[in-house]
Amino acid sequence: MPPPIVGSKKRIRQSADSKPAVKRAKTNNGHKVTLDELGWKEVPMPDRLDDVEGFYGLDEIDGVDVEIDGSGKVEYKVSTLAKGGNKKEEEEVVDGEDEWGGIESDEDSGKEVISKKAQKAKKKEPAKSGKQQKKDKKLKSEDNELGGSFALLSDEDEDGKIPSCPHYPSNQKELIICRIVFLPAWDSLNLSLPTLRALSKLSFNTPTPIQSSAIPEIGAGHDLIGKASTGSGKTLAFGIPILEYYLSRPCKSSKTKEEEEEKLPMALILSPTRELAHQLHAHLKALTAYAPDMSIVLVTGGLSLQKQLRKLTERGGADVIVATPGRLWEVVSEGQGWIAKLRSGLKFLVVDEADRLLQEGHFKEVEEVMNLIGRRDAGSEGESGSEGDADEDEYSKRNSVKRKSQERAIERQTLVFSATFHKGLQQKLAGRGGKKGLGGDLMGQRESMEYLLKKLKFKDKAPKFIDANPVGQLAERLREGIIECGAMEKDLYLYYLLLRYPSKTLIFTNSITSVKRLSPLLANLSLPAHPLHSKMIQKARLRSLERFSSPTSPHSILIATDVAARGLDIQNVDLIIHYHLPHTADTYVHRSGRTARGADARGVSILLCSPDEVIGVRRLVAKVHDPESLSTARYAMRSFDADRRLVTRLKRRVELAKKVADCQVEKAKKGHEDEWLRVAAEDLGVEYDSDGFTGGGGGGAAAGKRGKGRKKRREAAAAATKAEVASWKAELAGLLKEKVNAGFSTKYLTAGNVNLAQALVNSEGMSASFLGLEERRVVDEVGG
Ligand SMILES: Nc1ncnc2c1ncn2[C@@H]1O[C@H](COP(=O)(O)OP(=O)(O)OP(=O)(O)O)[C@@H](O)[C@H]1O
Repeated sequence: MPPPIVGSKKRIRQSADSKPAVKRAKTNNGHKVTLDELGWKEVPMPDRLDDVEGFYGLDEIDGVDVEIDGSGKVEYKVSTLAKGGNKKEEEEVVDGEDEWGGIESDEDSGKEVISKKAQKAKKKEPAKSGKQQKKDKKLKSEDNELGGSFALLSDEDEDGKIPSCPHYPSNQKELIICRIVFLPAWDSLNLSLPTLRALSKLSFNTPTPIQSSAIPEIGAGHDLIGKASTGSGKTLAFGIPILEYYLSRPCKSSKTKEEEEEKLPMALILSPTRELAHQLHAHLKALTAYAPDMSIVLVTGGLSLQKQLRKLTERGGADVIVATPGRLWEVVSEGQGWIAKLRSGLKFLVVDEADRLLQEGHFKEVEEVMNLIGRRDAGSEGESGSEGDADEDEYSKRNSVKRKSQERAIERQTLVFSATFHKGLQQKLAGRGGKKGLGGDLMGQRESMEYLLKKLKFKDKAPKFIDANPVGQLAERLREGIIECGAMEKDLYLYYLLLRYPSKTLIFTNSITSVKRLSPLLANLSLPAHPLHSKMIQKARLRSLERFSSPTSPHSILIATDVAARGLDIQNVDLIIHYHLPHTADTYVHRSGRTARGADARGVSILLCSPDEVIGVRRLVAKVHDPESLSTARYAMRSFDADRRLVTRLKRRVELAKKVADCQVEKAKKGHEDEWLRVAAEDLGVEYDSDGFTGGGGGGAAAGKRGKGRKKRREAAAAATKAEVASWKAELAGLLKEKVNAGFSTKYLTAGNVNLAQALVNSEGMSASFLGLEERRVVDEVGG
């Protein structure tokens, strides 16, 4: 007879909340006993466990502490009353202590204590063998590594050995405990142990809505289009089914040598930017921490191609490839049978940030990659072009993959995810171009489906469409504001915001030129900002991101083009500043989505709006915020009235910093600028070479004037003498040493944090000048 399963169906509570329960249990004058001496009670079985192999019952016990000392020795401590059933403890449970107390560090004794509710597991046999008792004692705490949830779990299999197979196939006991005790919210998704362990380690106790909806559909083999707001966990919505599929395959140890040679990539994940690809890679690595044999390889530009090719073949080959389309194209162009491998092996093709990947410059590369890998439908050989065939033949000869893979006849699922689906996309791909500015609407469900069905080679006639946030794409706890200012005042207002509301801030501009200009400007104002744009070398890009993301720099600033708008998941970003009005509504959504990510996170997005951007801003408000939903008082974009007295006091600082920065930039350019701008404009698509964005159809003349102004400034900067620059620097240094009185007796701009979200909600003072309308009216006028 198989050994019985032990566990409990009670809900758990995180250890942070559990101190009182643990403390009380410890003061119960408990005494140490063996497991069999405890007063176990049988628990009626839920129906859902009927079909679990080897499982036939649960017992539970209250009023027991488990203590584990440093050497892993386990002791059970029980109050006298708890032995054989404990009425008093049960009453306490009813009074609100009905959840597990988790593991607490017992500071006095140096031991870990699992509270009474944690230890409810026991074998059903009346007496245990010595071996079994020994095994029970081996239950060890993984508190340090796994955040406390897996105290009852061990790495041993039923024979007390560490399983050689990373999939832990025989460890049903742990699996059941994981599912119903530690991560009950994930239970219905039927996940395997390594996945659950990773989720616990990440403290992801509950699936997000897109995860709950998408995982079963993907697991059932469907193609899927998933739309959910920024920061809502889309990566794991496809990452978990990929891991589950991997785990469902036979263990490596059971494969023959010949089969191991054949390892083919089972999933290809396409990302529009290198940074996002790096992040996806890291995210999936964390998810697959308990499937250590799973090889996930990053294939992005900016890093050594040879090194990446080597990684693709290390450890018997890649299981998952996370790639940007351009570098993937380079890889498949290298020969070495990659076309055949992808074509034969891929079970999943994931298109992350789909609307961006299928947009503009990217689509050609994606389309080429898709044509190459073709589609292998069940039972067929898939499509083949002449190039691919030649490649496949060569590869097949070497590894006899073709024959085997045909036998396997893998049916590939296509999974498409984004927070937005953009209407202008269709026009662009049809070769008609799109309007500049906010010409691109966000697509509805039907349009998105029609479009994607045309462009992607889905397996299913009707892929599943899941829209986890049908009302909006923006995170629920995002607060949005607009500051109206003159085009030439943007630097001033930017400085005001950064100084007044010190926080982790991401500034978006529409041009590389602006990133290059604003970085020294802010540095001169003692606010060093890390730059990020697509013309930086990859290492510098990653370094900027790393420094900005560092938890030890809570007020760090990143100044970036839209290369950082998509997908980047940086913890604790508080504030997004749109220095320029974004070109499209979906870019606004994605930029703003770099804050307020995750379940409880909050964040603020502020758009600096110059008079020539007003039309564009009005369009944006109408597109991003459904007028219907605004009538239900949902917070939308609000005119934010900066304290203009303070702004005025900061003016001289910004003037000086600008002059010095202009000289620095001019010096750095050394006459190469024209060529550089031409190349950048050609290469970058959205990253225009314009210092000021002309948004929404207005501003042509204004932009022209600014162009002249800029030219003058540059000429003046080029002509500035060393002595002049030195005197500006000295004056600025003096001003920066002074505190700026905020107009209240105790508040100084250089001191501490002010709650920007609250300031936005309370925004008062001077009314909006040229936007000239309350938020409701803006929407009524444009969208109504
Ligand atoms: N179930 C979960 N519980 C708690 N946090 C989660 C969960 N799933 C994912 N997260 C975290 O939420 C954050 C956002 O996840 P992710 O990057 O996948 O969002 P996204 O929907 O892809 O966002 P975007 O549209 O901006 O790319 C990440 O830090 C991730 O680790």
